[in-house]
Amino acid sequence: MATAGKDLSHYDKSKLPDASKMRIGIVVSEWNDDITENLYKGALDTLLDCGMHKDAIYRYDVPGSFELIYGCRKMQESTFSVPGKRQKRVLDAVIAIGSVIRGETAHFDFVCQGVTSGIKDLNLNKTRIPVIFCVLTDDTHAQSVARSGGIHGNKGSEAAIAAIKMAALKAN
Ligand SMILES: Nc1c(NC[C@H](O)[C@H](O)[C@H](O)CO)[nH]c(=O)[nH]c1=O
Ligand SMILES: CC(=O)[C@@H](O)COP(=O)(O)O
Repeated sequence: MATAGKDLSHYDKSKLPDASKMRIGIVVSEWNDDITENLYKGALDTLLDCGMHKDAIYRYDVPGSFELIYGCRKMQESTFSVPGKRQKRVLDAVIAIGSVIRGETAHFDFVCQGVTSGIKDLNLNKTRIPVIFCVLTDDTHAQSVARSGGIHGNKGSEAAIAAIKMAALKAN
């Protein structure tokens, strides 16, 4: 099923792992920030709705989607303070948020391929911290709007659910 016909924002909290003690990082690209800020809001609202503590959700900003690779690796390799705990701890999952929209040249293809490959590699490194791919790769701005809180829901919410599930898998 393509995105069309699927609500990216739909989830059933009763079927999710307990997220109340999870720590999740979100790296947000500044390119197309009208889209990426909506994706971030969707992810943040969903994580909070699923019981996460707001102080256990951490954010980095990067210039563009290609820099998501570096920003997510920095998240994987960093420790963060945790509510109610004295020692800092690593994250349970990272979400990479970006919006790539096709222009006149082949640059779209190289950015999309590069960030996809880079994030794939981050899921294979020694940190063993999952990185969720929340990067829209659209032909038009209208497609991006539809997937960041529009008629197809919010991919940020979908990514938050994936992060919770993968964080639980990491803990097993
Ligand atoms: N055209 C888009 C870009 N391009 C910028 C690259 O991501 C990168 O920041 C630059 O090449 C410097 O390394 N980035 C997006 O996220 N979205 C685009 O549509
Ligand atoms: C995804 C891109 O890099 C693209 O938006 C840049 O536009 P252009 O190909 O017209 O330079």
